[in-house]
Amino acid sequence: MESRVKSNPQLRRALCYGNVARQQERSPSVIVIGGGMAGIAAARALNDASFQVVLLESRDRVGGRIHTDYSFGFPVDLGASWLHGVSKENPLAPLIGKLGLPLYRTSEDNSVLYDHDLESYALFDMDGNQVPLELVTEVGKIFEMVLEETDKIRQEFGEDMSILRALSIVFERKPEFRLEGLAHNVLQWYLCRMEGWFAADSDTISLKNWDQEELLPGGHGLMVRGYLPVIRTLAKGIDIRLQHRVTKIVRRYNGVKVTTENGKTFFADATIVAVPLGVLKAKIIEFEPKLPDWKEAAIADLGVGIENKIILHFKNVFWPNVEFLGVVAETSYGCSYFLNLHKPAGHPVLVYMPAGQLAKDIEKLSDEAAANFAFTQLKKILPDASSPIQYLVSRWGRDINSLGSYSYDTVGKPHDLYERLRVPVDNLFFAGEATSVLYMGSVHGAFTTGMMAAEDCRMRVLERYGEIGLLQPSLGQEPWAVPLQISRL
Ligand SMILES: Cc1cc2nc3c(=O)[nH]c(=O)nc-3n(C[C@H](O)[C@H](O)[C@H](O)COP(=O)(O)OP(=O)(O)OC[C@H]3O[C@@H](n4cnc5c(N)ncnc54)[C@H](O)[C@@H]3O)c2cc1C
Repeated sequence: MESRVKSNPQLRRALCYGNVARQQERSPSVIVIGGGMAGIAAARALNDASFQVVLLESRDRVGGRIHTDYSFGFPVDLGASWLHGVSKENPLAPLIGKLGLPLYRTSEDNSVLYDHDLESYALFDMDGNQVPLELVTEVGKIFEMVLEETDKIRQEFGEDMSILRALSIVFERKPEFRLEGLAHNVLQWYLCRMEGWFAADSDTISLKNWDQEELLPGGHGLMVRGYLPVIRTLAKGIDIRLQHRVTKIVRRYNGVKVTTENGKTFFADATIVAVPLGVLKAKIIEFEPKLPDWKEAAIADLGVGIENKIILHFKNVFWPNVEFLGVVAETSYGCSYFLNLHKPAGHPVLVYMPAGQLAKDIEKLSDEAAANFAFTQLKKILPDASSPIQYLVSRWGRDINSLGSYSYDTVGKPHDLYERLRVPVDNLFFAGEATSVLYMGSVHGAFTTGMMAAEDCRMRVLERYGEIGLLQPSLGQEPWAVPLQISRL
């Protein structure tokens, strides 16, 4: 069918830009671009609503920034691994619950470290001496107070500035918060973890917009058996074409034509673009006609950060039985964080997670050198550590399928970029973590945008078919509520 359409311009016109009578004979169709959580959620919803769905995915696997690897003989996540918000408010909770996937809670609500609290950890200085727990707690409180002070700076200054600049103003004004020696290094470690949350350095994060994200209640839970089962379940029965990198999207008022790198062409009533922000920024996909200026500006202005995982598999466990280990240093760049997978999952694995500039620098190394780098950090605190028997290294920044880990607000840019990224352009709908106004940078955020884009798409296409209300109930029905959408650009 595909090639017949390609070789027959008349048929192609009829299908793509064709007459209404013909359209009414066939069922509504959509091409979903990108098989991460957002794209899979959208495809699932529209498939269930009797749309003809084709999902085009550039990689040879689905999941995108959800990437559970099984090469160690057990699951480890190279991308997302936490469910942020372990509560019924999380739109993924019903599915994860039904699948019986266990979670390991690493923190309750409102922790200064976001996904960890200070219950089970060990921080060390560069000489391998453990930092007293009382000092860590005390500095944590100071860090929280310093962040509260930055809020006053935000109110006071008209112009935006970086988090780092705001911190330095706070330290100028409140010398009592200035710390020396080990306490200073612990504060840098807190900053390092905050930078990890945004996958970006504090000198690039916007003071005005850094806290736009809404944290769901219930704290943070690790997906002990990996995230992939969630993707696999949602993807069941969907027509997914792997190794189909989209390079061009042509849109007309009543149809879209999508071209892939391998020379194939697909036609449908609408398309949902669920590729990462980094891919849109790199203009790997050509849009015809070009996207409106407000959309292009939003793509250019929203930041995309880098966080990576270097996963070290050891023969035996030789480290303390805590949830995470850390190395404090004079700068946040020099600090380290290791997630201990032995505690939640029973595997002799430590996950080193650099972010921002450090992650970028490590991406320049070979896998072996990157694993060595992580191991060297570990040796600083555990000099007798035995070498890993296997390792895995992620490269979310350089991978052409992601070109970044997740989005964040950079200094001096408008606050409504996520919304602008989300708003459809004719029969082009957008989904993905960077289009989530409330839950950016997260798996549940990506899922929600997929559901929203599917509902927008369904309404628009059925409106043209004159069939609203005749097919399925609204995609927004429980458990995935879709809020009203209103925008002003
Ligand atoms: C290291 C790391 C840790 C993280 N930790 C967490 C966490 O613990 N909890 C959490 O909630 N979130 C976490 N996140 C964020 C979370 O993974 C993402 O927000 C979410 O998975 C993004 O889903 P998405 O569908 O928007 O994008 P993606 O998952 O990136 O999906 C986009 C898809 O588009 C495909 N694609 C790209 N270009 C093309 C093209 N030209 N044509 C066709 N297909 C294309 C890609 O291959 C990909 O499959 C983490 C991310 C990283 C990188």
